[in-house]
Amino acid sequence: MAGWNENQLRKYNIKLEKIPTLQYDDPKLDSHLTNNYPVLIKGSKLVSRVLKWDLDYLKQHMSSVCCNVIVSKNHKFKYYDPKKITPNMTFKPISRPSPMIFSEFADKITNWKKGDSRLYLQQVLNNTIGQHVVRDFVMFNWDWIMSKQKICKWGPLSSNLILIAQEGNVTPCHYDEQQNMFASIRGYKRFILFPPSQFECLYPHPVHHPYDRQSQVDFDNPDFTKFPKFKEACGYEVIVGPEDVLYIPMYWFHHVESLKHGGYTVSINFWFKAGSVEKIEYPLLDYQRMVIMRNVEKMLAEALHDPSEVGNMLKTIFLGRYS
Ligand SMILES: C[C@@H](CC(=O)O)C(=O)C(=O)O
Ligand SMILES: [Zn+2]
Repeated sequence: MAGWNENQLRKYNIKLEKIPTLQYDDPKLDSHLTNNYPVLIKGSKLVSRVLKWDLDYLKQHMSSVCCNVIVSKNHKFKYYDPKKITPNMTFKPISRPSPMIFSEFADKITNWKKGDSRLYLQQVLNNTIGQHVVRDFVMFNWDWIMSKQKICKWGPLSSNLILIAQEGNVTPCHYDEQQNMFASIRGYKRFILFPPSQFECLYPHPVHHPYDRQSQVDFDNPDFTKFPKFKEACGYEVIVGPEDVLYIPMYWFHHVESLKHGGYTVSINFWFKAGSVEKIEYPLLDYQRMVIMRNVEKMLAEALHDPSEVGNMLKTIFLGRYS
């Protein structure tokens, strides 16, 4: 009996396929990872030694630690890069950072009432979070995950984020430029992933926009006039439960929700830098085409010294010549 049911999932009108599930020692696993294909991995015991990381335990061992908490007026926590907000830009995000000490965060979500702002703790695991949590951190199954890092020739581990979400919280559709092994400790999260080849259906914001890497499409109320190809998007769905590990390949779009009525969720991600590509092979891989498009946008914004001119120049290049 799974610890969740279908009516805990938010309703979207998106075609959905399933993501394969494999045991951590299945010989087929490595080919999924090395081919940048998502897979749900069971039995790795990657974070089994920290299943005790619930609010009470963490309150006990990091109550006065100041954590990065995001506050949102609705259920969506759309990430933005504050460094990309320019003075003459009117940018009014729905969610914003509101650092607070852990005990305050724990109390707020414990006493949360409908209508209150929602909270999402997203804290980089480093040695500022107290020696207990650091001591637990060393008990992750590092041998296993480092063996995968080696087989896949990923770059170094760049960071672990501890994520504590209220039930129903959503991280809207976006992509990251790093490989991600995402581990669940408590509760259930639903992922909807889209391959880089569906870039045209998901309309990410321009690279120089604060919402860089985030899809412009509001899954709760898609604007099919502005984003007509979203109708063709086909997602890959998976529910990640305690001790599961989901491999999210870099440049794959993902929408993530903590199941409704499922209580708060605790997760840890393992972000690895992309490995160096020895030799570019043709035809290009879909994620490599995204990297090229990002570089074109960056180069044009740089050369024109005005990101708002990038669209016009691309239109001039394209219309009547490549169309
Ligand atoms: C923050 C996380 C999504 C979530 O768990 O809400 C994510 O996007 C990632 O690990 O790349
Ligand atoms: Zn992400």
